[in-house]
Amino acid sequence: MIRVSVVGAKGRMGSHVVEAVNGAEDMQLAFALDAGDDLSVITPGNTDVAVEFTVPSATLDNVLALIAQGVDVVVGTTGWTDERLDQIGVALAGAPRANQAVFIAPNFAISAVLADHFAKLAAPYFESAEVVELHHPNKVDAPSGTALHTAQAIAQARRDAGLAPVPDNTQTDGGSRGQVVDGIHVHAVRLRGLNAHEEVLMGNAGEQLTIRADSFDRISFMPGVLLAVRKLAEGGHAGLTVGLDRFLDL
Ligand SMILES: NC(=O)C1=CN([C@@H]2O[C@H](COP(=O)(O)OP(=O)(O)OC[C@H]3O[C@@H](n4cnc5c(N)ncnc54)[C@H](O)[C@@H]3O)[C@@H](O)[C@H]2O)C=CC1
Ligand SMILES: O=C(O)C1=N[C@H](C(=O)O)C[C@H](O)C1
Repeated sequence: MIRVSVVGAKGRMGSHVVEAVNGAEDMQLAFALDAGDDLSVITPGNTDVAVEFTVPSATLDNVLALIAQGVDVVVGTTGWTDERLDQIGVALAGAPRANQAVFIAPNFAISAVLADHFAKLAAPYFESAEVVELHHPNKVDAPSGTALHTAQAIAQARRDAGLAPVPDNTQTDGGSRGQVVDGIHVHAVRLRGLNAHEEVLMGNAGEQLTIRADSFDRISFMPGVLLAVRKLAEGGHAGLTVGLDRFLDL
């Protein structure tokens, strides 16, 4: 049995993870902790993998604490910059257990992971590209971690292909053109009734490609979370891994 502890267990995602772990035949819930609880109870003696779904302002400290306690971590929380990822790399290099692993995924839904992959494939063939993410209004961060990841991937694919910057003759902008991430405009919509959605728009003269992923329910993230837990528990993924595509045969 894989012993799993959940951090952020009372949240929208964490509570689904607790349910998914309890429903998995090869897993057993160790601790279900939330804000104010003492994370130091989570140790390799009781936990094989900790799953962290909290808030962007707390996740770095939580993951660093879990690494220092010798525990492997699957992270779904957003807010990861290159600098923060570097801190995880440094902490893992000095971790107490050999081959310790941290896995971070901007999105665990297969639809979103494939949308991101298709966007990377398509990016070199289009002059224009923009990303629109649409979420429930309780979300605290904008743009979404997934949209940031997608925009960065598109930008990298365009650079690799030697494309010029996206065409844009905007002369005045009060903010309507969105956040520019690595040269790619990213727009965030917050609307009651939505859950998690992303649209990648790409255009050439006379044509458009739209790639869209919709997570209508948080259960869509659970197979990806359980896959990541199993991958870390089986070993062979020491260090920091980012993105569920790394565990899929894409
Ligand atoms: N990677 C993915 O596939 C997905 C990622 N997310 C991300 O996961 C994160 C959580 O999202 P939700 O569950 O919707 O948020 P939420 O606000 O419903 O839940 C967060 C939980 O973390 C707890 N918390 C806050 N600070 C804490 C701390 N220091 N230690 C332990 N627990 C703490 C809160 O009390 C709350 O129960 C967000 O960053 C969101 O963007 C959400 C959906 C899918
Ligand atoms: O807060 C959410 O809900 C989600 N957060 C993640 C993100 O910011 O990309 C993943 C998904 O979009 C749902």
